[in-house]
Amino acid sequence: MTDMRIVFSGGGTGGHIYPALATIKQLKATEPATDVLYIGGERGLEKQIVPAANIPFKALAVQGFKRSLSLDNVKTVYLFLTATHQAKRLLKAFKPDVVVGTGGYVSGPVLYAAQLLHIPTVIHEQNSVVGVTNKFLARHADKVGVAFAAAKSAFKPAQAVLVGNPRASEVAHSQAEFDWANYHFSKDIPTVLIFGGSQGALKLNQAMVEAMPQFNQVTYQVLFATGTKRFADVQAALTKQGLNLAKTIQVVPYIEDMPALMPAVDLVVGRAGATSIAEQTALGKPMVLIPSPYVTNDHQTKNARSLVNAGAATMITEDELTGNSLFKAIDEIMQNVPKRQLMAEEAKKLGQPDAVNQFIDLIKLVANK
Ligand SMILES: CC(=O)N[C@H]1[C@@H](OP(=O)(O)OP(=O)(O)OC[C@H]2O[C@@H](n3ccc(=O)[nH]c3=O)[C@H](O)[C@@H]2O)O[C@H](CO)[C@@H](O)[C@@H]1O
Repeated sequence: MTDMRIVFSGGGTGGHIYPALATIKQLKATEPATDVLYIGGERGLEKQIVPAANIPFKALAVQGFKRSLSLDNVKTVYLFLTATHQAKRLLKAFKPDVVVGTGGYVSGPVLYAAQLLHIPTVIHEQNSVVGVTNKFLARHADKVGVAFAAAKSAFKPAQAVLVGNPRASEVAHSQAEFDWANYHFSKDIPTVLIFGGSQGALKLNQAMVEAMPQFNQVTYQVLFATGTKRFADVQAALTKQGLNLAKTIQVVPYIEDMPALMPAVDLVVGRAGATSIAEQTALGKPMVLIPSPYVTNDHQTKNARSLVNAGAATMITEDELTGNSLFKAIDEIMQNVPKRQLMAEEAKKLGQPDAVNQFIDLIKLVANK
C-alpha cells in the first residue's frame, strides 16, 4: 500500500515519542504518499516535540493512574472516557488504515477508540517489562513490535514480533552534519555526554553540581543536559557554588539534535530508559548508567544490569550516587582508552540499527489486511 493513512499516538516522555517520530521520518522517506496524524497529550513533551518536527498534531486531555487508591483516579477515568470519545471523532474524520501506539498513557484512549471502531492497531513496546497501557491495549491489538525478546512472552505468540527500537535506526544512520563549535567545543578532544532521560533527573543533577570542581580539572569535554524544567535550579546551584566553569564544560537544558550529537561523543552517562539504551547500543557507546528506581517494576535496573553483564556499561545505583562516585566512574573510563573501546564493542553487539524498517514492515502488514 503506497498511500497509507496512519495515526500515531504515544507520549508523556521522550522515550515513547522518539520511536514514533523515527518511524514517521523513515515512512516519509520511503513512502512519501503516507498521510500521518499524531495524537498526543496536552501536557506531555510531545506537545512541543511533534509540531516542531512538522507533523500534524492534535492533543487530548489525559492523565495517568495513581498506583495508590486516590480520588484523582476518578478524574483519570473521566478523562479517559472523554479522551476516548474525542479520539473516536478524530479517527472517524482522518480515516486511518492503521493506528500505531508507542506507549505512555495517551496511547490508551487513542488505540482503544480505534479498537472500538474496528480499525487495525499496532503497538510498540520499548521495554523488557511491558507498560500498563500496552498491557491493556494488547488484548485487541493486531501486532506488537517489541524491542527486547524478553517482552515477547507477555503477548499472544501470534502478536509479538521482535523489531528493536525505531529510534536506534535514526541515530545509527543519521546523516546530520555535526559541528562541535555549536557547543563551543573542539572536535579533537574526547567528550562525555551526561543526561537523565528526556526530563533530566534530580539526583543526577545534584551529583553533577557536586562533582563540578573535579570536572573543572579534567582534560576531556563534559556536556551536561539538565532537563528543561530543571535547568534554572541547576544554574542557581552552580552560581551558589561560585565556580568559574572551564571552557571544557557546557551545561544546557536539553539537547535538540541528539541523532547528530550522540554519534560524536565517547561516553554516555544517564538513566537506563529503553530508548536511550537502544540509541547507545546501536551506536556502540560505552555507558555509565544510574537507573531510575521510580519506574514500573524497577525495569530500568533490569535494562542496566543486562548491559553491565555484557561488559558495555558500569552502573551506579541511585543510593550509591554522589558527586564523588559519579566522577570516579566517569573519569575511570575517560582516562582508559582501551577500556572505552572494549565497552564500545560490547555495546555495539547489542544494537539493533535496522529496527525502523522491521517496525514499518509490521505496520504495513497490518494496514494491508
Ligand atoms: C521516568 C520514566 O517514565 N522513564 C521511562 C521513559 O523514559 P524517558 O522518556 O526518559 O526515555 P528514554 O531515556 O528511553 O529516552 C529519552 C529520549 O530522549 C532523548 N533526549 C534526551 C535528553 C535530551 O536532552 N535530548 C534528547 O533528545 C534521548 O536521546 C532519547 O531518545 O520511557 C522509557 C521508554 O519507554 C522507559 O524505559 C523509561 O523508564
